Amino acid sequence: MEAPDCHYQFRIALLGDAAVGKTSLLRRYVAGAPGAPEPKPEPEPEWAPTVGVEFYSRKLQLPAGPRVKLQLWDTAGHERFRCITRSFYRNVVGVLLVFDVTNRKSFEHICDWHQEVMATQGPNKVIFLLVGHKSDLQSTRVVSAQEAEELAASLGMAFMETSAKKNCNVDLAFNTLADAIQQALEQGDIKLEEDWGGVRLIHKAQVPRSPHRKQPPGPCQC
Ligand SMILES: Nc1nc2c(ncn2[C@@H]2O[C@H](COP(=O)(O)OP(=O)(O)OP(=O)(O)O)[C@@H](O)[C@H]2O)c(=O)[nH]1
Repeated sequence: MEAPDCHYQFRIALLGDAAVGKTSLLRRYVAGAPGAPEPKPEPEPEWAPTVGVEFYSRKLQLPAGPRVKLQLWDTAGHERFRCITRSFYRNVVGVLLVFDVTNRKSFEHICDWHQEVMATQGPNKVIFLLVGHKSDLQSTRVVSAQEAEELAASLGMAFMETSAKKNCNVDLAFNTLADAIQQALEQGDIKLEEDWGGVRLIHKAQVPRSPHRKQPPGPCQC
């Protein structure tokens, strides 16, 4: 659906191992949009793995000025869907690389996920954010914020911890990534291309600009 009140559309994908919480994070973010229906209290949901790729969207007013539509792609973490999900990487401008702070393997696989995207990347830059999810599970945590921060720094991206369960840092994670994409666009590191769906110009009116903001802190702020 077009969004004539938005200046740009940014395509963002969530990648990471199966069951790290990508769908839950995304649904929490979309449910938190202004005007979205109040979520009903629900019993703990059964885990239903994503099949292939599912699509969501949310509009966002960036502090830097423009209003953007985020087209959000929730990808299946399971290996058997990899040939489907891989075909989507080339057309994204932003990626949330998600691991579960209670699952070391999911953290160790982050470099593989990053490599997957880099291997299929076109001429345009992709902006990444490393996300340590399920930060509510402090007693069973096996990955520290410090080692995740070190990994993020070595891969040239920011790091943040989130919890869909406690609604902690969920908006902040998506908004930080969208902000970073906007900055890269403004600085010319990302360019609009006819044959690339990562960023689309929707509304040609003058796009507002404003000074840049500081990088957010990594650990959970809740
Ligand atoms: N404690 C806790 N559990 C969570 C959180 N987010 C998700 N979960 C649980 O983790 C399990 C997997 O969540 P999903 O969102 O389906 O995971 P996914 O990464 O989308 O899985 P795939 O679709 O298979 O790739 C479910 O049982 C969720 O209830 C969280 O913030 N805290």
